Amino acid sequence: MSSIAAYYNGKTVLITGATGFMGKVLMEKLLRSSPDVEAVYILVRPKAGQSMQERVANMVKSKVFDRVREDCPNFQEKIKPINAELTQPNLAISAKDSQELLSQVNVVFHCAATVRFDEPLKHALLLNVMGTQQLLLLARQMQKLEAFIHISTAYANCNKRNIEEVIYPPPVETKKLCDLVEWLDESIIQEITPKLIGDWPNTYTYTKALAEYLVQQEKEHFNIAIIRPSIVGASWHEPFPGWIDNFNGASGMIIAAGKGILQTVKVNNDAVADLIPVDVVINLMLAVGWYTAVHRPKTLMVYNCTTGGINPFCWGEIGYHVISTFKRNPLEQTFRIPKAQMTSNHLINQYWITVSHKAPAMLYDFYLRLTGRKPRMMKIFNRLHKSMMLLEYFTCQSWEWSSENMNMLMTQLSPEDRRLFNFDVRQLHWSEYIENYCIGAKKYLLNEDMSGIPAAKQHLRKLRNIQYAFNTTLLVIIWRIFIARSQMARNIWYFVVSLCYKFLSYFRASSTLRH
Ligand SMILES: CCCCCCCCCCCCCCCC(=O)SCCNC(=O)CCNC(=O)[C@H](O)C(C)(C)COP(=O)(O)OP(=O)(O)OC[C@H]1O[C@@H](n2cnc3c(N)ncnc32)[C@H](O)[C@@H]1OP(=O)(O)O
Ligand SMILES: NC(=O)C1=CN([C@@H]2O[C@H](COP(=O)(O)OP(=O)(O)OC[C@H]3O[C@@H](n4cnc5c(N)ncnc54)[C@H](OP(=O)(O)O)[C@@H]3O)[C@@H](O)[C@H]2O)C=CC1
Repeated sequence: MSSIAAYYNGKTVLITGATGFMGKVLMEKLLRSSPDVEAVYILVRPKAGQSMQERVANMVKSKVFDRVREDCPNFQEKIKPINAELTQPNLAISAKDSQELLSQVNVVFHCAATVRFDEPLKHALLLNVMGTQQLLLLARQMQKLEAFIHISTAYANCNKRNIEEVIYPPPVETKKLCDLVEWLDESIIQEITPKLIGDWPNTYTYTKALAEYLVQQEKEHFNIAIIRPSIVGASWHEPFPGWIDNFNGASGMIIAAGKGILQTVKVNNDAVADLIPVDVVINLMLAVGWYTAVHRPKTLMVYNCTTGGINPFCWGEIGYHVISTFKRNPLEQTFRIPKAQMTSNHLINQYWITVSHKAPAMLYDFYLRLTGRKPRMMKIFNRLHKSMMLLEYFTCQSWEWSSENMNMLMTQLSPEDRRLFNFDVRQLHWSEYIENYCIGAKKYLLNEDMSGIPAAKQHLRKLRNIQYAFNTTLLVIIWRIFIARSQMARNIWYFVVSLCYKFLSYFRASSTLRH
Protein backbone atom coordinates (compact mmCIF):
# COMPACT_ATOMS: atom_id res chain seq x y z
CA MET A 1 0.00 0.00 0.00
CA SER A 2 1.21 3.50 -0.81
CA SER A 3 2.17 5.47 2.34
CA ILE A 4 1.22 8.76 0.67
CA ALA A 5 -2.23 7.57 -0.39
CA ALA A 6 -2.78 6.01 3.04
CA TYR A 7 -1.79 9.21 4.78
CA TYR A 8 -4.51 11.29 3.11
CA ASN A 9 -7.25 8.72 3.79
CA GLY A 10 -9.22 10.01 6.77
CA LYS A 11 -7.64 13.47 6.55
CA THR A 12 -9.29 16.81 5.84
CA VAL A 13 -7.55 18.89 3.22
CA LEU A 14 -8.00 22.58 2.38
CA ILE A 15 -7.15 23.77 -1.15
CA THR A 16 -7.05 27.38 -2.32
CA GLY A 17 -7.07 28.01 -6.07
CA ALA A 18 -8.95 24.73 -6.61
CA THR A 19 -10.80 26.13 -9.63
CA GLY A 20 -7.48 26.90 -11.33
CA PHE A 21 -5.34 24.77 -13.64
CA MET A 22 -3.21 23.14 -10.94
CA GLY A 23 -5.94 23.10 -8.30
CA LYS A 24 -8.18 20.89 -10.42
CA VAL A 25 -5.43 18.37 -11.17
CA LEU A 26 -4.52 18.32 -7.47
CA MET A 27 -8.10 17.67 -6.41
CA GLU A 28 -8.55 14.94 -9.02
CA LYS A 29 -5.39 13.08 -8.04
CA LEU A 30 -6.10 13.39 -4.32
CA LEU A 31 -9.66 12.07 -4.64
CA ARG A 32 -8.59 9.25 -6.96
CA SER A 33 -5.54 8.07 -5.03
CA SER A 34 -7.08 8.48 -1.54
CA PRO A 35 -10.80 7.81 -2.00
CA ASP A 36 -11.27 7.70 1.78
CA VAL A 37 -10.06 11.23 2.31
CA GLU A 38 -12.41 12.72 4.92
CA ALA A 39 -13.16 15.97 3.08
CA VAL A 40 -11.62 18.39 0.62
CA TYR A 41 -12.51 21.97 1.49
CA ILE A 42 -12.02 24.39 -1.37
CA LEU A 43 -12.10 28.19 -1.20
CA VAL A 44 -14.14 29.48 -4.13
CA ARG A 45 -15.37 32.94 -5.04
CA PRO A 46 -18.42 33.74 -7.14
CA LYS A 47 -17.25 34.85 -10.59
CA ALA A 48 -18.60 36.05 -13.94
CA GLY A 49 -22.22 36.03 -12.78
CA GLN A 50 -21.96 32.51 -11.37
CA SER A 51 -22.45 31.70 -7.71
CA MET A 52 -19.93 29.56 -5.87
CA GLN A 53 -22.33 26.57 -6.04
CA GLU A 54 -22.85 26.94 -9.80
CA ARG A 55 -19.11 27.16 -10.41
CA VAL A 56 -18.40 24.02 -8.42
CA ALA A 57 -21.27 22.13 -10.06
CA ASN A 58 -19.85 23.03 -13.49
CA MET A 59 -16.31 22.25 -12.45
CA VAL A 60 -17.01 18.68 -11.30
CA LYS A 61 -18.56 17.95 -14.69
CA SER A 62 -15.29 18.87 -16.36
CA LYS A 63 -13.36 16.28 -18.38
CA VAL A 64 -10.46 16.43 -15.92
CA PHE A 65 -12.60 14.48 -13.42
CA ASP A 66 -13.56 11.69 -15.88
CA ARG A 67 -11.12 9.18 -14.39
CA VAL A 68 -12.04 9.80 -10.77
CA ARG A 69 -15.71 9.78 -11.79
CA GLU A 70 -15.22 6.29 -13.15
CA ASP A 71 -13.37 5.04 -10.06
CA CYS A 72 -15.57 6.75 -7.44
CA PRO A 73 -18.84 8.04 -8.94
CA ASN A 74 -19.71 10.03 -5.78
CA PHE A 75 -16.40 11.81 -5.52
CA GLN A 76 -18.09 15.24 -5.47
CA GLU A 77 -19.61 14.48 -2.07
CA LYS A 78 -16.14 14.85 -0.57
CA ILE A 79 -15.71 18.34 -2.02
CA LYS A 80 -16.89 21.01 0.41
CA PRO A 81 -16.85 24.48 -1.15
CA ILE A 82 -16.40 27.52 1.09
CA ASN A 83 -17.30 30.99 -0.15
CA ALA A 84 -14.12 33.07 0.01
CA GLU A 85 -12.38 36.02 -1.60
CA LEU A 86 -8.70 36.13 -0.81
CA THR A 87 -8.33 39.88 -1.24
CA GLN A 88 -10.97 40.67 1.43
CA PRO A 89 -10.47 40.97 5.19
CA ASN A 90 -10.54 37.51 6.82
CA LEU A 91 -10.74 36.11 3.27
CA ALA A 92 -14.47 36.94 3.40
CA ILE A 93 -15.11 33.57 5.02
CA SER A 94 -18.22 33.45 7.26
CA ALA A 95 -17.74 32.84 10.99
CA LYS A 96 -19.45 29.46 10.73
CA ASP A 97 -17.26 28.28 7.84
CA SER A 98 -14.21 29.62 9.58
CA GLN A 99 -14.99 27.59 12.72
CA GLU A 100 -15.43 24.47 10.62
CA LEU A 101 -12.05 24.96 8.96
CA LEU A 102 -10.29 25.68 12.25
CA SER A 103 -11.57 22.50 13.83
CA GLN A 104 -11.19 20.14 10.86
CA VAL A 105 -8.31 20.89 8.51
CA ASN A 106 -5.18 18.72 8.61
CA VAL A 107 -3.34 19.82 5.46
CA VAL A 108 -3.44 23.10 3.49
CA PHE A 109 -2.37 23.45 -0.14
CA HIS A 110 -2.20 27.15 -1.01
CA CYS A 111 -2.36 27.49 -4.82
CA ALA A 112 -4.50 30.62 -5.28
CA ALA A 113 -2.69 33.53 -6.90
CA THR A 114 -2.86 35.91 -9.78
CA VAL A 115 -0.40 34.59 -12.35
CA ARG A 116 -0.81 37.50 -14.78
CA PHE A 117 2.40 39.30 -15.65
CA ASP A 118 0.60 42.60 -16.23
CA GLU A 119 -1.36 42.61 -12.96
CA PRO A 120 -1.36 46.04 -11.31
CA LEU A 121 0.97 45.94 -8.31
CA LYS A 122 -1.77 46.75 -5.84
CA HIS A 123 -3.92 43.80 -6.83
CA ALA A 124 -0.96 41.41 -7.05
CA LEU A 125 0.05 42.46 -3.53
CA LEU A 126 -3.50 42.15 -2.22
CA LEU A 127 -3.86 38.60 -3.51
CA ASN A 128 -0.41 37.03 -3.63
CA VAL A 129 0.96 38.66 -0.48
CA MET A 130 -1.83 39.85 1.81
CA GLY A 131 -4.11 36.95 0.84
CA THR A 132 -1.29 34.56 1.79
CA GLN A 133 -0.76 36.40 5.05
CA GLN A 134 -4.43 36.10 5.98
CA LEU A 135 -4.44 32.41 5.13
CA LEU A 136 -1.38 31.94 7.35
CA LEU A 137 -3.23 33.69 10.19
CA LEU A 138 -6.14 31.32 9.74
CA ALA A 139 -3.79 28.32 9.56
CA ARG A 140 -2.14 29.36 12.82
CA GLN A 141 -5.45 28.78 14.60
CA MET A 142 -6.17 25.41 12.99
CA GLN A 143 -6.23 22.88 15.78
CA LYS A 144 -5.34 19.80 13.78
CA LEU A 145 -3.01 21.28 11.17
CA GLU A 146 -0.20 18.91 10.20
CA ALA A 147 1.25 20.61 7.09
CA PHE A 148 0.93 23.86 5.16
CA ILE A 149 2.17 23.64 1.56
CA HIS A 150 2.68 26.94 -0.24
CA ILE A 151 2.97 26.99 -4.04
CA SER A 152 5.44 29.59 -5.20
CA THR A 153 7.26 29.78 -8.55
CA ALA A 154 10.80 28.89 -9.60
CA TYR A 155 10.94 32.43 -11.03
CA ALA A 156 10.25 34.15 -7.69
CA ASN A 157 13.99 34.82 -7.54
CA CYS A 158 14.57 35.18 -11.28
CA ASN A 159 16.80 38.19 -10.64
CA LYS A 160 19.42 35.57 -9.66
CA ARG A 161 21.00 33.09 -12.09
CA ASN A 162 21.64 30.23 -9.63
CA ILE A 163 18.71 29.58 -7.39
CA GLU A 164 19.17 27.46 -4.30
CA GLU A 165 16.43 25.87 -2.21
CA VAL A 166 16.48 28.67 0.34
CA ILE A 167 14.40 31.79 1.00
CA TYR A 168 16.19 34.91 -0.12
CA PRO A 169 15.79 38.18 1.80
CA PRO A 170 12.94 40.29 0.42
CA PRO A 171 13.75 43.43 -1.57
CA VAL A 172 11.59 45.59 0.73
CA GLU A 173 9.87 45.27 4.05
CA THR A 174 6.59 43.69 2.99
CA LYS A 175 4.46 45.35 5.64
CA LYS A 176 5.71 48.80 4.74
CA LEU A 177 5.04 48.23 1.06
CA CYS A 178 1.53 46.93 1.72
CA ASP A 179 0.79 49.96 3.94
CA LEU A 180 2.11 52.26 1.23
CA VAL A 181 -0.02 50.88 -1.59
CA GLU A 182 -3.08 50.92 0.63
CA TRP A 183 -3.29 54.70 0.70
CA LEU A 184 -1.40 55.67 -2.48
CA ASP A 185 -3.39 56.60 -5.53
CA GLU A 186 -3.65 53.82 -8.15
CA SER A 187 -2.08 55.99 -10.88
CA ILE A 188 0.92 56.84 -8.69
CA ILE A 189 1.44 53.17 -7.83
CA GLN A 190 1.35 52.38 -11.54
CA GLU A 191 3.99 55.03 -12.17
CA ILE A 192 6.41 53.88 -9.46
CA THR A 193 5.91 50.15 -10.08
CA PRO A 194 9.05 49.72 -12.28
CA LYS A 195 11.15 51.41 -9.57
CA LEU A 196 9.61 49.27 -6.84
CA ILE A 197 9.99 45.94 -8.57
CA GLY A 198 13.58 46.76 -9.60
CA ASP A 199 15.21 43.83 -11.38
CA TRP A 200 12.14 41.60 -11.25
CA PRO A 201 10.47 41.42 -14.68
CA ASN A 202 6.87 41.74 -13.48
CA THR A 203 4.59 42.16 -10.47
CA TYR A 204 3.80 38.43 -10.44
CA THR A 205 7.33 37.17 -9.73
CA TYR A 206 7.98 40.11 -7.39
CA THR A 207 4.93 39.46 -5.20
CA LYS A 208 5.61 35.72 -5.18
CA ALA A 209 9.09 36.50 -3.78
CA LEU A 210 7.55 38.66 -1.05
CA ALA A 211 5.02 35.93 -0.22
CA GLU A 212 7.79 33.34 0.25
CA TYR A 213 9.36 35.51 2.92
CA LEU A 214 6.03 35.91 4.74
CA VAL A 215 5.50 32.16 4.70
CA GLN A 216 8.94 31.62 6.15
CA GLN A 217 8.09 33.92 9.08
CA GLU A 218 5.47 31.41 10.20
CA LYS A 219 7.81 28.43 10.33
CA GLU A 220 7.85 28.39 14.14
CA HIS A 221 4.08 27.91 14.32
CA PHE A 222 3.47 24.91 12.08
CA ASN A 223 5.07 22.59 9.52
CA ILE A 224 5.54 24.45 6.27
CA ALA A 225 7.03 23.60 2.91
CA ILE A 226 7.34 25.70 -0.23
CA ILE A 227 7.22 24.25 -3.75
CA ARG A 228 8.59 26.23 -6.68
CA PRO A 229 7.49 24.86 -10.06
CA SER A 230 8.97 26.37 -13.22
CA ILE A 231 6.75 26.71 -16.34
CA VAL A 232 3.86 24.34 -15.69
CA GLY A 233 2.71 22.63 -18.87
CA ALA A 234 0.20 20.00 -19.96
CA SER A 235 0.14 16.73 -18.07
CA TRP A 236 2.58 13.95 -18.82
CA HIS A 237 0.32 11.00 -17.88
CA GLU A 238 -2.48 11.99 -15.49
CA PRO A 239 -5.39 12.36 -15.66
CA PHE A 240 -4.74 12.07 -19.43
CA PRO A 241 -1.56 12.70 -21.43
CA GLY A 242 -1.58 16.29 -22.67
CA TRP A 243 -4.40 17.53 -20.44
CA ILE A 244 -4.44 21.33 -20.29
CA ASP A 245 -7.16 23.90 -19.70
CA ASN A 246 -5.64 27.36 -19.98
CA PHE A 247 -3.44 29.50 -22.21
CA ASN A 248 -0.83 30.40 -19.58
CA GLY A 249 2.88 29.67 -19.69
CA ALA A 250 3.91 28.15 -23.02
CA SER A 251 0.41 26.91 -23.99
CA GLY A 252 -0.87 30.14 -25.60
CA MET A 253 2.26 30.45 -27.73
CA ILE A 254 2.15 26.79 -28.75
CA ILE A 255 -1.46 27.19 -29.89
CA ALA A 256 -0.69 30.45 -31.67
CA ALA A 257 2.10 28.59 -33.54
CA GLY A 258 -0.24 25.70 -34.36
CA LYS A 259 -2.85 28.11 -35.70
CA GLY A 260 -0.20 29.59 -37.98
CA ILE A 261 -0.58 32.97 -36.30
CA LEU A 262 2.76 33.01 -34.51
CA GLN A 263 5.42 32.77 -37.24
CA THR A 264 8.31 34.35 -35.38
CA VAL A 265 9.21 34.53 -31.71
CA LYS A 266 12.09 35.99 -29.77
CA VAL A 267 13.79 33.11 -28.02
CA ASN A 268 17.30 31.95 -27.42
CA ASN A 269 17.24 28.58 -29.19
CA ASP A 270 19.94 27.23 -26.88
CA ALA A 271 18.39 28.50 -23.64
CA VAL A 272 16.84 25.84 -21.43
CA ALA A 273 13.05 25.69 -21.65
CA ASP A 274 12.20 24.75 -18.10
CA LEU A 275 8.80 23.20 -18.67
CA ILE A 276 7.39 20.89 -16.03
CA PRO A 277 4.30 18.71 -16.56
CA VAL A 278 1.41 19.59 -14.24
CA ASP A 279 1.03 16.01 -12.95
CA VAL A 280 4.70 15.98 -11.89
CA VAL A 281 4.08 19.12 -9.81
CA ILE A 282 0.91 17.64 -8.29
CA ASN A 283 2.62 14.36 -7.41
CA LEU A 284 5.41 16.30 -5.75
CA MET A 285 2.88 18.43 -3.85
CA LEU A 286 1.11 15.37 -2.42
CA ALA A 287 4.43 13.74 -1.54
CA VAL A 288 5.66 16.93 0.14
CA GLY A 289 2.38 17.21 2.11
CA TRP A 290 2.88 13.66 3.40
CA TYR A 291 6.59 14.14 4.13
CA THR A 292 6.09 17.47 5.92
CA ALA A 293 3.29 16.11 8.10
CA VAL A 294 4.82 12.73 8.90
CA HIS A 295 8.55 13.46 9.04
CA ARG A 296 8.23 17.02 10.34
CA PRO A 297 11.56 18.37 9.03
CA LYS A 298 13.21 20.75 11.52
CA THR A 299 13.68 23.48 8.94
CA LEU A 300 11.32 24.91 6.37
CA MET A 301 11.97 22.94 3.18
CA VAL A 302 11.93 24.59 -0.24
CA TYR A 303 11.52 22.28 -3.24
CA ASN A 304 12.60 23.67 -6.61
CA CYS A 305 10.45 21.72 -9.04
CA THR A 306 12.27 22.08 -12.36
CA THR A 307 13.60 19.99 -15.24
CA GLY A 308 16.55 22.02 -16.60
CA GLY A 309 19.23 20.65 -14.26
CA ILE A 310 18.05 17.03 -14.55
CA ASN A 311 16.72 16.53 -18.06
CA PRO A 312 17.36 19.72 -20.05
CA PHE A 313 15.55 20.63 -23.26
CA CYS A 314 16.02 23.83 -25.23
CA TRP A 315 13.53 26.29 -26.75
CA GLY A 316 14.87 25.51 -30.24
CA GLU A 317 14.04 21.82 -29.77
CA ILE A 318 10.59 22.68 -28.42
CA GLY A 319 9.91 24.85 -31.47
CA TYR A 320 10.99 22.06 -33.80
CA HIS A 321 8.74 19.45 -32.15
CA VAL A 322 5.75 21.82 -31.89
CA ILE A 323 5.85 22.63 -35.58
CA SER A 324 6.41 19.07 -36.72
CA THR A 325 3.53 17.82 -34.51
CA PHE A 326 1.16 20.46 -35.88
CA LYS A 327 2.14 19.57 -39.44
CA ARG A 328 1.16 15.95 -38.76
CA ASN A 329 -1.89 16.86 -36.64
CA PRO A 330 -3.00 20.29 -37.85
CA LEU A 331 -5.40 22.51 -35.94
CA GLU A 332 -8.62 23.49 -37.67
CA GLN A 333 -8.91 26.65 -39.76
CA THR A 334 -5.27 27.67 -39.42
CA PHE A 335 -4.44 31.20 -40.54
CA ARG A 336 -1.19 30.16 -42.22
CA ILE A 337 1.00 27.05 -42.46
CA PRO A 338 2.66 26.46 -39.05
CA LYS A 339 6.25 27.69 -39.11
CA ALA A 340 8.36 29.37 -36.43
CA GLN A 341 11.36 31.61 -36.89
CA MET A 342 13.07 31.56 -33.51
CA THR A 343 15.78 34.11 -32.90
CA SER A 344 17.13 36.09 -29.98
CA ASN A 345 18.23 38.89 -32.31
CA HIS A 346 15.89 41.85 -31.81
CA LEU A 347 16.30 43.30 -35.32
CA ILE A 348 15.84 39.98 -37.10
CA ASN A 349 12.75 39.32 -34.99
CA GLN A 350 11.35 42.77 -35.80
CA TYR A 351 11.95 42.13 -39.49
CA TRP A 352 10.03 38.83 -39.34
CA ILE A 353 7.27 40.46 -37.28
CA THR A 354 6.79 42.98 -40.08
CA VAL A 355 7.00 40.46 -42.90
CA SER A 356 5.32 37.41 -41.38
CA HIS A 357 2.87 38.94 -38.89
CA LYS A 358 1.92 42.52 -39.71
CA ALA A 359 1.89 42.34 -43.52
CA PRO A 360 -0.35 39.21 -43.74
CA ALA A 361 -2.59 40.62 -40.97
CA MET A 362 -3.05 43.89 -42.87
CA LEU A 363 -3.73 42.04 -46.12
CA TYR A 364 -6.26 39.77 -44.46
CA ASP A 365 -7.99 42.69 -42.72
CA PHE A 366 -8.15 44.45 -46.10
CA TYR A 367 -9.75 41.34 -47.57
CA LEU A 368 -12.26 41.20 -44.68
CA ARG A 369 -13.12 44.84 -45.21
CA LEU A 370 -13.57 44.29 -48.96
CA THR A 371 -15.98 41.44 -48.26
CA GLY A 372 -17.97 43.59 -45.84
CA ARG A 373 -16.72 41.96 -42.66
CA LYS A 374 -15.12 43.43 -39.56
CA PRO A 375 -11.30 43.42 -39.60
CA ARG A 376 -9.83 41.49 -36.63
CA MET A 377 -6.40 40.13 -37.51
CA MET A 378 -4.37 43.21 -36.54
CA LYS A 379 -6.05 43.19 -33.13
CA ILE A 380 -5.12 39.53 -32.60
CA PHE A 381 -1.51 40.25 -33.59
CA ASN A 382 -1.27 43.26 -31.30
CA ARG A 383 -2.32 41.06 -28.39
CA LEU A 384 0.13 38.35 -29.46
CA HIS A 385 2.97 40.89 -29.60
CA LYS A 386 2.11 42.16 -26.14
CA SER A 387 2.21 38.60 -24.77
CA MET A 388 5.48 37.88 -26.61
CA MET A 389 7.04 40.99 -25.13
CA LEU A 390 6.06 39.96 -21.60
CA LEU A 391 7.30 36.40 -22.08
CA GLU A 392 10.63 37.09 -23.79
CA TYR A 393 12.43 37.67 -20.47
CA PHE A 394 11.85 33.95 -19.79
CA THR A 395 12.66 32.64 -23.26
CA CYS A 396 15.92 34.47 -23.84
CA GLN A 397 17.76 33.42 -20.67
CA SER A 398 18.58 30.28 -18.70
CA TRP A 399 18.56 29.73 -14.97
CA GLU A 400 20.05 27.03 -12.79
CA TRP A 401 17.98 25.66 -9.96
CA SER A 402 19.31 23.20 -7.43
CA SER A 403 16.94 20.29 -6.90
CA GLU A 404 18.48 18.46 -3.97
CA ASN A 405 15.31 18.40 -1.90
CA MET A 406 13.29 16.90 -4.73
CA ASN A 407 15.98 14.21 -5.13
CA MET A 408 16.14 13.65 -1.37
CA LEU A 409 12.36 13.18 -1.21
CA MET A 410 12.50 10.64 -4.01
CA THR A 411 14.85 8.50 -1.91
CA GLN A 412 12.33 8.62 0.98
CA LEU A 413 9.53 7.07 -1.08
CA SER A 414 8.71 3.38 -1.27
CA PRO A 415 8.78 1.82 -4.78
CA GLU A 416 4.96 1.88 -4.74
CA ASP A 417 4.88 5.59 -3.87
CA ARG A 418 7.50 6.33 -6.51
CA ARG A 419 5.25 4.66 -9.06
CA LEU A 420 1.97 6.24 -7.94
CA PHE A 421 3.35 9.70 -7.21
CA ASN A 422 6.05 9.84 -9.85
CA PHE A 423 7.99 13.09 -10.05
CA ASP A 424 11.18 11.67 -11.53
CA VAL A 425 11.63 13.88 -14.59
CA ARG A 426 14.64 11.87 -15.77
CA GLN A 427 12.08 9.51 -17.30
CA LEU A 428 10.46 12.31 -19.32
CA HIS A 429 10.81 11.73 -23.06
CA TRP A 430 10.57 15.27 -24.41
CA SER A 431 9.56 14.70 -28.03
CA GLU A 432 6.74 12.40 -26.94
CA TYR A 433 5.69 14.85 -24.23
CA ILE A 434 5.59 17.82 -26.65
CA GLU A 435 3.58 15.80 -29.15
CA ASN A 436 1.01 14.93 -26.45
CA TYR A 437 1.05 18.57 -25.27
CA CYS A 438 0.12 19.83 -28.76
CA ILE A 439 -2.53 17.16 -29.27
CA GLY A 440 -3.89 17.81 -25.76
CA ALA A 441 -4.13 21.53 -26.51
CA LYS A 442 -6.08 20.68 -29.66
CA LYS A 443 -8.45 18.28 -27.89
CA TYR A 444 -8.95 19.74 -24.42
CA LEU A 445 -8.33 23.45 -24.89
CA LEU A 446 -9.68 24.08 -28.36
CA ASN A 447 -12.23 21.22 -28.23
CA GLU A 448 -11.25 20.05 -31.71
CA ASP A 449 -12.07 16.51 -32.68
CA MET A 450 -9.26 14.27 -33.97
CA SER A 451 -11.61 13.09 -36.74
CA GLY A 452 -11.32 16.58 -38.26
CA ILE A 453 -7.62 16.06 -39.10
CA PRO A 454 -8.11 15.09 -42.79
CA ALA A 455 -10.15 18.29 -43.36
CA ALA A 456 -7.51 20.31 -41.49
CA LYS A 457 -4.80 18.79 -43.72
CA GLN A 458 -6.86 19.67 -46.78
CA HIS A 459 -7.05 23.26 -45.48
CA LEU A 460 -3.25 23.30 -45.09
CA ARG A 461 -2.86 22.14 -48.71
CA LYS A 462 -5.16 24.97 -49.79
CA LEU A 463 -3.05 27.45 -47.82
CA ARG A 464 0.10 26.05 -49.43
CA ASN A 465 -1.35 26.59 -52.90
CA ILE A 466 -2.45 30.13 -52.01
CA GLN A 467 1.03 30.80 -50.67
CA TYR A 468 2.74 29.50 -53.86
CA ALA A 469 0.39 31.52 -56.07
CA PHE A 470 0.87 34.63 -53.95
CA ASN A 471 4.68 34.31 -53.88
CA THR A 472 4.85 33.76 -57.66
CA THR A 473 2.61 36.75 -58.38
CA LEU A 474 4.62 38.91 -56.01
CA LEU A 475 7.89 37.84 -57.63
CA VAL A 476 6.56 38.62 -61.11
CA ILE A 477 5.30 42.06 -60.02
CA ILE A 478 8.63 42.92 -58.34
CA TRP A 479 10.52 41.75 -61.41
CA ARG A 480 8.31 43.73 -63.77
CA ILE A 481 8.84 46.89 -61.72
CA PHE A 482 12.54 46.17 -61.58
CA ILE A 483 13.02 45.71 -65.33
CA ALA A 484 10.91 48.73 -66.06
CA ARG A 485 13.33 50.85 -64.02
CA SER A 486 16.77 49.37 -64.57
CA GLN A 487 18.69 48.90 -67.83
CA MET A 488 20.90 46.27 -66.23
CA ALA A 489 17.86 44.23 -65.11
CA ARG A 490 16.48 44.48 -68.65
CA ASN A 491 19.81 43.20 -70.09
CA ILE A 492 19.83 40.29 -67.65
CA TRP A 493 16.21 39.55 -68.52
CA TYR A 494 16.92 39.52 -72.30
CA PHE A 495 20.00 37.38 -71.73
CA VAL A 496 18.01 34.83 -69.67
CA VAL A 497 15.13 34.80 -72.20
CA SER A 498 17.48 34.31 -75.17
CA LEU A 499 19.32 31.56 -73.29
CA CYS A 500 16.02 29.77 -72.65
CA TYR A 501 15.02 30.24 -76.30
CA LYS A 502 18.34 28.79 -77.52
CA PHE A 503 18.05 25.87 -75.16
CA LEU A 504 14.50 25.14 -76.31
CA SER A 505 15.47 25.36 -80.02
CA TYR A 506 18.40 23.03 -79.44
CA PHE A 507 16.18 20.59 -77.56
CA ARG A 508 13.52 20.66 -80.32
CA ALA A 509 16.11 20.22 -83.08
CA SER A 510 17.81 17.26 -81.40
CA SER A 511 14.47 15.51 -80.73
CA THR A 512 13.46 16.00 -84.46
CA LEU A 513 16.79 14.47 -85.60
CA ARG A 514 16.22 11.42 -83.37
CA HIS A 515 12.86 10.74 -85.06
C1 LIG B 1 6.88 27.34 -31.76
C2 LIG B 1 6.42 27.84 -30.43
C3 LIG B 1 7.30 27.68 -29.28
C4 LIG B 1 6.86 28.41 -28.01
C5 LIG B 1 7.89 29.37 -27.55
C6 LIG B 1 7.43 30.46 -26.64
C7 LIG B 1 6.96 29.99 -25.32
C8 LIG B 1 6.94 31.09 -24.27
C9 LIG B 1 6.69 30.58 -22.92
C10 LIG B 1 7.20 31.46 -21.85
C11 LIG B 1 6.66 31.06 -20.57
C12 LIG B 1 7.11 31.91 -19.45
C13 LIG B 1 6.51 31.51 -18.17
C14 LIG B 1 7.15 32.13 -17.01
C15 LIG B 1 7.09 31.31 -15.80
C16 LIG B 1 5.91 31.39 -14.92
O1 LIG B 1 5.97 31.77 -13.81
S1 LIG B 1 4.44 30.89 -15.59
C17 LIG B 1 3.21 31.63 -14.66
C18 LIG B 1 2.03 31.58 -15.46
N1 LIG B 1 1.64 32.89 -15.90
C19 LIG B 1 1.49 33.15 -17.16
O2 LIG B 1 1.90 32.41 -18.01
C20 LIG B 1 0.68 34.37 -17.43
C21 LIG B 1 1.12 35.03 -18.65
N2 LIG B 1 -0.01 35.67 -19.26
C22 LIG B 1 -0.41 36.92 -18.98
O3 LIG B 1 0.09 37.57 -18.10
C23 LIG B 1 -1.52 37.47 -19.87
O4 LIG B 1 -2.18 36.40 -20.47
C24 LIG B 1 -0.96 38.43 -20.94
C25 LIG B 1 0.27 37.81 -21.61
C26 LIG B 1 -0.59 39.72 -20.26
C27 LIG B 1 -1.99 38.65 -22.03
O5 LIG B 1 -3.12 39.28 -21.52
P1 LIG B 1 -4.42 39.61 -22.43
O6 LIG B 1 -3.97 40.14 -23.73
O7 LIG B 1 -5.31 40.46 -21.59
O8 LIG B 1 -5.06 38.21 -22.71
P2 LIG B 1 -5.67 37.16 -21.68
O9 LIG B 1 -6.46 37.84 -20.62
O10 LIG B 1 -4.60 36.25 -21.22
O11 LIG B 1 -6.64 36.36 -22.62
C28 LIG B 1 -7.86 36.91 -23.09
C29 LIG B 1 -8.71 35.79 -23.62
O12 LIG B 1 -8.07 35.17 -24.76
C30 LIG B 1 -7.90 33.79 -24.56
N3 LIG B 1 -6.62 33.41 -25.16
C31 LIG B 1 -5.40 33.73 -24.71
N4 LIG B 1 -4.46 33.20 -25.53
C32 LIG B 1 -5.13 32.56 -26.53
C33 LIG B 1 -4.75 31.82 -27.68
N5 LIG B 1 -3.47 31.61 -28.00
N6 LIG B 1 -5.72 31.30 -28.49
C34 LIG B 1 -7.02 31.47 -28.20
N7 LIG B 1 -7.44 32.18 -27.12
C35 LIG B 1 -6.52 32.70 -26.30
C36 LIG B 1 -7.92 33.61 -23.04
O13 LIG B 1 -8.37 32.33 -22.65
C37 LIG B 1 -8.90 34.70 -22.60
O14 LIG B 1 -10.21 34.23 -22.71
P3 LIG B 1 -11.30 34.65 -21.60
O15 LIG B 1 -10.77 34.16 -20.30
O16 LIG B 1 -11.35 36.14 -21.67
O17 LIG B 1 -12.54 33.95 -22.05
N1 LIG C 1 0.83 27.89 -14.22
C1 LIG C 1 2.13 28.01 -14.11
O1 LIG C 1 2.86 27.91 -15.10
C2 LIG C 1 2.74 28.20 -12.76
C3 LIG C 1 1.99 28.40 -11.63
N2 LIG C 1 2.63 28.55 -10.42
C4 LIG C 1 1.84 28.77 -9.20
O2 LIG C 1 0.89 27.74 -9.05
C5 LIG C 1 -0.29 28.23 -8.45
C6 LIG C 1 -1.48 27.83 -9.27
O3 LIG C 1 -1.34 28.33 -10.58
P1 LIG C 1 -2.40 28.01 -11.72
O4 LIG C 1 -3.26 26.90 -11.29
O5 LIG C 1 -1.65 27.88 -12.98
O6 LIG C 1 -3.21 29.38 -11.75
P2 LIG C 1 -4.70 29.67 -12.28
O7 LIG C 1 -4.70 31.06 -12.72
O8 LIG C 1 -5.15 28.61 -13.17
O9 LIG C 1 -5.55 29.56 -10.94
C7 LIG C 1 -5.53 30.53 -9.96
C8 LIG C 1 -6.49 30.14 -8.88
O10 LIG C 1 -6.49 31.16 -7.87
C9 LIG C 1 -7.82 31.57 -7.64
N3 LIG C 1 -7.95 32.96 -7.26
C10 LIG C 1 -7.50 34.03 -7.97
N4 LIG C 1 -7.87 35.14 -7.36
C11 LIG C 1 -8.57 34.78 -6.26
C12 LIG C 1 -9.23 35.52 -5.23
N5 LIG C 1 -9.19 36.84 -5.20
N6 LIG C 1 -9.86 34.84 -4.26
C13 LIG C 1 -9.90 33.49 -4.30
N7 LIG C 1 -9.31 32.75 -5.23
C14 LIG C 1 -8.65 33.39 -6.21
C15 LIG C 1 -8.52 31.36 -8.96
O11 LIG C 1 -9.90 31.33 -8.74
P3 LIG C 1 -10.93 31.81 -9.85
O12 LIG C 1 -11.23 30.59 -10.63
O13 LIG C 1 -12.06 32.27 -9.04
O14 LIG C 1 -10.30 32.90 -10.65
C16 LIG C 1 -7.92 30.02 -9.38
O15 LIG C 1 -8.57 28.98 -8.72
C17 LIG C 1 -0.10 29.73 -8.31
O16 LIG C 1 0.26 30.01 -6.98
C18 LIG C 1 1.04 30.05 -9.25
O17 LIG C 1 1.79 31.14 -8.79
C19 LIG C 1 3.98 28.49 -10.30
C20 LIG C 1 4.75 28.30 -11.39
C21 LIG C 1 4.21 28.17 -12.71
